[in-house]
Amino acid sequence: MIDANVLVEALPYVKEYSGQIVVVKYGGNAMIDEELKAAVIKDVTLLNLLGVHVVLVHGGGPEINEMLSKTNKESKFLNGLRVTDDETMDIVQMVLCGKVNKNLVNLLDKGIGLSGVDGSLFEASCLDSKMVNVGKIEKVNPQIILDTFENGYIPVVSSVAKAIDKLGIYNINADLAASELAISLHAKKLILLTDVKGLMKDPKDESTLMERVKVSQIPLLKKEKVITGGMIPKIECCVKAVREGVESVNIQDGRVMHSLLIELLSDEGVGTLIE
Ligand SMILES: Nc1ncnc2c1ncn2[C@@H]1O[C@H](COP(=O)(O)OP(=O)(O)O)[C@@H](O)[C@H]1O
Ligand SMILES: CC(=O)N[C@@H](CCC(=O)OP(=O)(O)O)C(=O)O
Repeated sequence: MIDANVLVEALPYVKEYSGQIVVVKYGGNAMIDEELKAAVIKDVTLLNLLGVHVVLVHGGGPEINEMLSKTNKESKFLNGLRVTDDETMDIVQMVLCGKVNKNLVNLLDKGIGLSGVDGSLFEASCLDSKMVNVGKIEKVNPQIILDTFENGYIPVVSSVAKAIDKLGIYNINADLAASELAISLHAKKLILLTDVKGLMKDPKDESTLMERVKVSQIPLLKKEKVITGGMIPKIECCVKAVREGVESVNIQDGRVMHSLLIELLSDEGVGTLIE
């Protein structure tokens, strides 16, 4: 029997989010389980039907690692970002813009796949001379996303960018791409779906989840090495999004069934709210 209270509880949230933009970053590690992936797709479809403009920015780190190992190449990371030589860049582009993007689009009825290169969505320059094919987003041209909303589509975006300081394409961390997109679209909310409960004081102990974290607390958490690895770019992009006007930024567990609906349409908060 359906609990009607769930629907009644959702009503004010539907009113709040209908017509608003929500950017969801769907991390590669949270994408591995097919049943969970199907639940995320259902959530996005339902939100779209309720009039919420959802953009799905996907990762694909584990799939890139897998393809690199098939070609006997090692995966190397510096501060959570992939060291991307020319051969790795080819694989990043093939995996992100090809396999991962199209597999997600295929699961949606009204999905449209875009890479950061399409419509010059992301323009980037080199992040660092030691990180040759890793880009820093200099400009976002969000018109292509607004056009897809206009036509009722759900944009599914892969995190590569058009190079503006050379010929070619840059590899962009998907958290950073999602955050820049949320800022440029004046999104109401940015949600980062990952494979942990949220930001934890001790990453090995879920009971140490920090439900709310202020931007001013972050430097100390970094200094104390509470934040490491893939969490570094994730937190950096949250801080930037909060500072640049995204109303609400959340890191939450993509392994929990329907965590998007719970966060957006219920009184229950999940994960870590960065404020
Ligand atoms: N303080 C922390 N709290 C939670 N996770 C952390 C923390 N510090 C580092 N991490 C690591 O960050 C990872 C999430 O980043 P990442 O693997 O890049 O995820 P995604 O693929 O979703 O972008 C977690 O799996 C965890 O190993
Ligand atoms: C520069 C950089 O690190 N790019 C990432 C892009 C994919 C990504 O961010 O995927 P996840 O969200 O699954 O980690 C990479 O090559 O792995």
